[in-house]
Amino acid sequence: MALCSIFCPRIPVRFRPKPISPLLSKPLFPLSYRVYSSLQPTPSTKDELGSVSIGFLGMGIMGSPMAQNLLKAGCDVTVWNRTKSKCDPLVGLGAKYKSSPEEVTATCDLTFAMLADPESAIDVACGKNGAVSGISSGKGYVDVSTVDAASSILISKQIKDTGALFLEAPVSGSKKPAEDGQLIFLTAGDKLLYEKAAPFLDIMGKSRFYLGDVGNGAAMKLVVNMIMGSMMASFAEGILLSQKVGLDPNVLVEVVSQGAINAPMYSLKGPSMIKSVYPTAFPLKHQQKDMRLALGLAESVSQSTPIAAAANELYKVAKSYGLSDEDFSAVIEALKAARSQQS
Ligand SMILES: NC(=O)C1=CN([C@@H]2O[C@H](COP(=O)(O)OP(=O)(O)OC[C@H]3O[C@@H](n4cnc5c(N)ncnc54)[C@H](OP(=O)(O)O)[C@@H]3O)[C@@H](O)[C@H]2O)C=CC1
Ligand SMILES: O=CCCC(=O)O
Repeated sequence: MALCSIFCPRIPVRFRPKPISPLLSKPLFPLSYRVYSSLQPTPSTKDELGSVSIGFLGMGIMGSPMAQNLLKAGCDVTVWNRTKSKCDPLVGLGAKYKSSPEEVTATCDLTFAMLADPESAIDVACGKNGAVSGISSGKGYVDVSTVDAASSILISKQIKDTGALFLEAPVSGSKKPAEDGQLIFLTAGDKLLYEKAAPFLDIMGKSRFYLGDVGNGAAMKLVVNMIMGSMMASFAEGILLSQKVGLDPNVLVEVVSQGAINAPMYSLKGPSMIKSVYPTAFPLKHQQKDMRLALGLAESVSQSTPIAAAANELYKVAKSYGLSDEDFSAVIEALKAARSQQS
C-alpha cells in the first residue's frame, strides 16, 4: 500500500455518530485498519490481526485488562511485568511470557507499555534490559502510561534512535472501561505508527485522538486528570458539608446526578465515599502524581492553577495518611481528618 494513503483524510473519531450498541460501535476491523505500514501487508482478517506479534509491558490495574482484551480478540500477545506473578492469569489465557522488556521488544512487532509513572516508564524503556535494547527498525513502541511530556520525549528519542517508531497514547477511562474495551486514547508521535496501532487501540478503546507531536498526548492527559482531581476534591467537600448541615449525602448525590454538573464519576464513587470505602480503580498515588505533573506543566507556561494546587495538597495529605493504594476518592479522608482536628 502506498505510504501516501496514510495521510488520506477520514472522519475524525470524535465526529463519528454515537454508537448504537457496543458490537456495532467496535468493529474488529475498522476502516482505518486498511492503512497499515509500508513494511507489512495490510491486515484485514482476524488471522492477519493475529499475525502481528504484540508485546505488553506492565500488568497492573490497567495493563492486565488491556492485554486481556487483545488476547480475547485473537492477538498474539507476549507479556512482561516486574512482579512476574501478575503475568500468570494472562499466560493462563494464552499469552506468552518473556523475562525482560528487552526480550519482549526483540520478539514482538508492536509493544505497549502501561507503567506507573515517569520513573518506571523511563526505566522499563531505557534502563538495563529495557525495551530500547531489544527494539529495532520496522517495530513500534506505544507508551500508554500517564507521564509528563519531557519523559515521553526522552523515551521517544531513545526508541527512535534505534530506527523504531514511537507513539505516546495515555488513556482516559479507568479499570471498568479498560475491562470493557472502552478507553479513550490520547495519542501523539509517529503518524505511521498511529495508523499501524489503530486496530489494536480500537480493540482496547472506544475512541482515539491523534494530537500531533510527542508531548501533546501527555499534556492532554494531564489537563484532563487535573480537572478530574479537582472535581473529586470539590465533590468530597460537598459530601462532608451536606452531612455536617444535616442533609442526607445520598440525596446530594442524586440531586447532582440530575443536574448540569452531573458526571458519571459522582454516581459511581459517591455511594461508596459516603460509606467510607474506596475500592481501588484509580490509585490515589497516581492521581497525586498526575496533579503534580499537571502543576509542573502549568508552571512551565506560567498558567495560574490555584484550584488544582489546593486539591493537590489534599491528595498529598491523603497519601501521608497511608491511602496511596486506595482509590483516589479516598481524598475525602484528608478533609475528614482536617474537620476532626478543628472540632
Ligand atoms: N487505574 C486507572 O484508573 C488509570 C491509570 N492510568 C495510568 O496508567 C498507569 C498504570 O496505572 P495502573 O495500572 O492503575 O497502576 P498499577 O499501580 O496497578 O500498575 C503499575 C504498573 O507499573 C509497574 N511498575 C511500577 N514501578 C515499576 C518499576 N520501577 N519498574 C517496572 N515496573 C514498575 C507495576 O509493576 P508491579 O506489578 O511489579 O508493581 C505495574 O505493572 C499509570 O500511569 C496511571 O496513572 C491511566 C488511566 C486510568
Ligand atoms: O488516569 C485515570 C483516569 C481515570 C478516568 O478517566 O476515569
